[in-house]
Amino acid sequence: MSKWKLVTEFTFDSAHYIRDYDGPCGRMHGHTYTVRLEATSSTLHASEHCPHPVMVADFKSLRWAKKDVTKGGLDHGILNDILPDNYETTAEMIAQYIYDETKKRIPEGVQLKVAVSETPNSWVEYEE
Ligand SMILES: Nc1nc2c(c(=O)[nH]1)N=C([C@H](O)[C@H](O)COP(=O)(O)OP(=O)(O)OP(=O)(O)O)CN2
Ligand SMILES: [Zn+2]
Repeated sequence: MSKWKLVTEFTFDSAHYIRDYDGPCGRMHGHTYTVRLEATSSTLHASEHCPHPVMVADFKSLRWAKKDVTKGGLDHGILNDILPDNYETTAEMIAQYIYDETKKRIPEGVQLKVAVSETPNSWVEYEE
């Protein structure tokens, strides 16, 4: 079956510490996080901004996390304060949080994969 894969990448700058981490990562510090999202679908959909079924998902719905924290994103925030208690601020759980929140914003049936990097050397990928 033919399908489309959307790929979009963005960065956001935020502070965090890893709770009970015995080392520097347990102290408040910051990263420029890089996020890469892949959304795959064999059908196209309308969006909040476009009434015609011409998109896998609107890029705007995929890129919400790059917005300023005061506008509902993760930029220039303190992740420990933003993420609900069931998510820690490891790259693994930030990726899971972005996945869970993005799923709520895109059409049902679109397959999603989220990759998050804190530093140029290390990445994590999350998908279901
Ligand atoms: N599996 C994970 N391990 C670590 C995470 C994580 O999210 N998942 N996070 C951290 C810290 O947040 C930390 O900021 C990363 O620091 P560090 O590994 O020191 O990153 P560097 O690129 O600076 O590593 P160097 O080896 O010092 O160059 C830690 N672990
Ligand atoms: Zn860190």
